[in-house]
Amino acid sequence: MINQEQAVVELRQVSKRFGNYEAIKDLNLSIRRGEFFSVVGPSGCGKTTTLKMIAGFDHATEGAVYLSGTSANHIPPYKRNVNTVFQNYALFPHMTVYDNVAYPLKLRKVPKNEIRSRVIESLKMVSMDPFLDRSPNQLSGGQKQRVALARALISKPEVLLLDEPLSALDFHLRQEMQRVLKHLQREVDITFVYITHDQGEALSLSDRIAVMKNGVLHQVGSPEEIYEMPQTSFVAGFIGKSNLIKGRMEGPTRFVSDAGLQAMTNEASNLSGEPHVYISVRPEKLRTSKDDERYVNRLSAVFVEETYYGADRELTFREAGGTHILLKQQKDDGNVKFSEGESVDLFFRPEDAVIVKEWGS
Ligand SMILES: Nc1ncnc2c1ncn2[C@@H]1O[C@H](COP(=O)(O)OP(=O)(O)OP(=O)(O)O)[C@@H](O)[C@H]1O
Repeated sequence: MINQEQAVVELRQVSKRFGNYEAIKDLNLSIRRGEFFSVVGPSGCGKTTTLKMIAGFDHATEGAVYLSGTSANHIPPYKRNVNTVFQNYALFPHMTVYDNVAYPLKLRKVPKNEIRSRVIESLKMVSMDPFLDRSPNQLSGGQKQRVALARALISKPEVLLLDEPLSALDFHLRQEMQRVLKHLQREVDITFVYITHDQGEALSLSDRIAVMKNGVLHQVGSPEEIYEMPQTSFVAGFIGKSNLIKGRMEGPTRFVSDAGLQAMTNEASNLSGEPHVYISVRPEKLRTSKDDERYVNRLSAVFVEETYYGADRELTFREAGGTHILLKQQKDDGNVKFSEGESVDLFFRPEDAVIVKEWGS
């Protein structure tokens, strides 16, 4: 259960420099108890560095990390109530599954009987109890990751940090493990901080997502908020696909693109004074004819090509400014065929034109 009030992990004005290089810039994050929180962004954006500072393997150059309200800057990793699951499993190869999972409890000198029942309980949670006596090299990648999860959870940490735990797995196994993780997180009610560069994974697993680029936090929000209301052009382009049209605001809801497209946006924007903004329109929000009278925005474009994806198809157009515009249609959505070079009017509603800052494009 997510506790809205209490931050279990908090980063306050955290910066991290490696020599002259600033890997994290003035990062503020507040992660609630019990939530599945993902940090997503392209390679090198600072995801692992953030995780290491929470775990205590690395330290902030400026600012502080708080765990359950207490500054953790001087608390060593082994004294933090935080465990980490890595991409490469990190199981002990010479120990059985049972001994691997029992290891953290043996270190703490927990009585033998209790160890046995807790190991079985942990392995059951990840459906690995039939594999007690196997050694790690007799397990598949997905099975190893399940054992690693059982081992990380057995000492009941407050926070489980997961650093791209599924990235070594193939597509189908990855999907299966996503279901396991989501289910497990609800069952154990432990805060998960999940790092991934896969935006689809972050959208499907998380209660909230932080999107980062070049050490800068661009947005934090629920998957719906991040997808439906991206705040920067980078977020709009990185989370799902988006048509970004550059221009300026000429009033709170009146956008004019550099190529002269005029569009109504229905949100009261605080960017009306900005000389440069984008509107972001998702490909599935565009129509080749007006569905109803709300489709007041018209974008004239030229058809380029169609790409078939099975359940849906993607049509590419080019607008007057030369920007490629993607339009996504469900397979049976009255699919009209266009010929290359044909002029087509595309329509969208004001509420589907989200004003975003140019920042980080
Ligand atoms: N020990 C270090 N010394 C110098 N630079 C470092 C060090 N660790 C990380 N960096 C740099 O800091 C930046 C952020 O690295 P980090 O590993 O946090 O990125 P990431 O988002 O986790 O990337 P990836 O998805 O590729 O793992 C990168 O530019 C990286 O080269």
